Amino acid sequence: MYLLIPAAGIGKRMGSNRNKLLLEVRSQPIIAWTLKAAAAAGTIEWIGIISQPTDWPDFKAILADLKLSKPVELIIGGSTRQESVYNGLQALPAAAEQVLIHDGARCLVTPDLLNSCAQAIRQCPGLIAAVPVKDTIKVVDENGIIQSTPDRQQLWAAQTPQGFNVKLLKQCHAEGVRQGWEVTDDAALFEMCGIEVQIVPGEETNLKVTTPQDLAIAEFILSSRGL
Ligand SMILES: Nc1ccn([C@@H]2O[C@H](COP(=O)(O)OP(=O)(O)OP(=O)(O)O)[C@@H](O)[C@H]2O)c(=O)n1
Ligand SMILES: C[C@](O)(CO)[C@H](O)COP(=O)(O)O
Repeated sequence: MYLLIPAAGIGKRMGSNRNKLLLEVRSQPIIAWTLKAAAAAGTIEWIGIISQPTDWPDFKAILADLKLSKPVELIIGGSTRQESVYNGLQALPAAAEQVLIHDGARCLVTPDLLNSCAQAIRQCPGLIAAVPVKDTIKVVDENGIIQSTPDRQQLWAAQTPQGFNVKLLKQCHAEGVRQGWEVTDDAALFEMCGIEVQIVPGEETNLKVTTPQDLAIAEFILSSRGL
């Protein structure tokens, strides 16, 4: 299975003056934890790290330390996650029929979840890891007034990995460019193109490290795993 890791962000919500994936938890860069999980997932045979060239010296040093046994390519990221994934798709090996896309910021992903998504994507055109929502969710207007309360039974929090048929995802991304669609995950492009996306059970610990508070949570979870 081919894995694309979007890692080209700037971490605005982290308040960091550098790519948040270079920040350390449990004495290792966030991206290193993500890469270690990918390395330990037996189904992953190739890794593409979508990243800003300004970060490449740091990423190359991390890769040198990790000594991964799988091929790793650095791919130039874009100004949005959507653009970064678009670039990543163009750089996939020609042999890639399916792809997993996993946020570099989701450094607590387990190899088991990567493997289960890699196996499941062989049975469907698109899938995402997701967990049921625990809070009651409100739809709120621009004045902060609640407009509706969706049925919680139908609400899931999307995570990554997200998996796709490569040919279809390339078509959906191209349509997104043509239509000017702006999405925050790749599954949305499938949905907008009318292609079914399957939910795969995610993990409550599969946190996207986004704000400074998330660093402490990631530290705790890694520590609880004895890492
Ligand atoms: N232009 C971008 C923006 C984001 N990402 C990646 O997409 C993942 C999810 O994005 P997010 O958590 O929002 O990261 P940032 O965009 O860096 O955070 P912020 O929105 O706070 O700036 C991250 O691994 C990030 O590196 C990317 O590859 N290219
Ligand atoms: C892809 C994602 O992780 C699914 O929850 C999320 O949409 C990424 O959003 P971000 O704003 O790019 O972090």
